[in-house]
Amino acid sequence: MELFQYMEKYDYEQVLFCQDKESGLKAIIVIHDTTLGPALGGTRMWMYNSEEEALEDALRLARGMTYKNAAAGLNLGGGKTVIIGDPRKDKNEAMFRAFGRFIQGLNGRYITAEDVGTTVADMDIIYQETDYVTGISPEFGSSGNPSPATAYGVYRGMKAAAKEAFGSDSLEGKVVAVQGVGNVAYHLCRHLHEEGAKLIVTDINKEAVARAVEEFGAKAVDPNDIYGVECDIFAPCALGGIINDQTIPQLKAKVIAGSANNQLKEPRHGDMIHEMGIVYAPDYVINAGGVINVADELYGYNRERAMKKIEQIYDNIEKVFAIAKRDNIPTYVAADRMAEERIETMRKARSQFLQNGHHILSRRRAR
Ligand SMILES: NC(=O)C1=CN([C@@H]2O[C@H](COP(=O)(O)OP(=O)(O)OC[C@H]3O[C@@H](n4cnc5c(N)ncnc54)[C@H](O)[C@@H]3O)[C@@H](O)[C@H]2O)C=CC1
Ligand SMILES: CC(C)CC(=O)C(=O)O
Repeated sequence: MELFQYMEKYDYEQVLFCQDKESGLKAIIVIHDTTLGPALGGTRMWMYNSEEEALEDALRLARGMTYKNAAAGLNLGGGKTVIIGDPRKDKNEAMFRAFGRFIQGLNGRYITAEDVGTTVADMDIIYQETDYVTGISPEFGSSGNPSPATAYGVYRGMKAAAKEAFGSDSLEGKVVAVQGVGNVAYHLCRHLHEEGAKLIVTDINKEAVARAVEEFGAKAVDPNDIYGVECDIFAPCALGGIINDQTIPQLKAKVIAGSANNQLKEPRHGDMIHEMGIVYAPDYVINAGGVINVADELYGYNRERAMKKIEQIYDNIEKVFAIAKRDNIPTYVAADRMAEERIETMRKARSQFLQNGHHILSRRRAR
């Protein structure tokens, strides 16, 4: 990949490669856009096959956070980190302390949180080195694990998508096929089960599947079979790129609504499902519950306030469908339009010079 060429194409601000030999830290922090505020996005730890693959993931995820935060109405820009390594074997305290110091060095341009492979305990270690971390333990007055909040937002967004596809937002009796029953999807399944939906689940982790079968009466299928099962709604809740040339022809669902980031392998796959009449709830709009929850920590965490904003994911998804209809475009394009419009409006609103206390002039006056 020609990195600068790619950065220019999608207008990335900064890419930081972080290395600490003692702890084994190899991290890539990407700050995509800070027009709306500091970049907030989680840290993913994953066993990438190559550094190129890790960089590509970090770049895509960071840009997704710019759109997610903008569409959710947050005054935050987009960024993300990937740490290269096996989260089950390669973690140590020194690694997250070293990582925290790199974040501190960015002086507030980037704020982190959990993502796949990192936990509240990891965030608590980072917190020992920097304030620029969220999703830390409730003991520190913070919001803790963002997954239940993400799940609730996905549940709300799924109801809005069901209303669009079936004329009613009730999920009672609807068959929902859930790919990956990890942190987010476990809580999503609980909401769906409580409303009377029927669940079909899969995961590469057998224990996760067994828990969903036992607690929610879910039917289990093999990971490769989830795309083609007879269902009303497909909920991708594992990793990205799963809406692609191989999986689209298998789909029987009328709705796609799940938590995974970057569900479309390429934009053209969004066009393909649109042409098939599938109602797609764009990933970064429906899965914003977690970031809305952790972002509330920046004001002094208030769960009630955060949940109120997460409820609105229902309205945000409806807004996307309305733009898609108005402009006769697929929903993924409508979501981008909604986010880009907000960023551009705010860029203009914030264009006048404002003395901010860190400016050279304020220091001169203080002398
Ligand atoms: N945790 C959060 O608050 C948020 C998560 N997301 C996204 O939602 C997705 C899930 O996140 P978490 O639940 O936190 O992660 P997780 O790691 O707890 O769960 C993912 C599950 O997917 C399973 N899985 C992986 N590959 C699979 C495959 N090929 N087939 C079937 N199952 C597979 C894993 O075994 C795991 O149980 C990720 O894409 C993440 O980026 C997005 C926004 C917030
Ligand atoms: C997990 C969230 C707190 C932030 C994030 O990285 C995301 O929404 O993907």
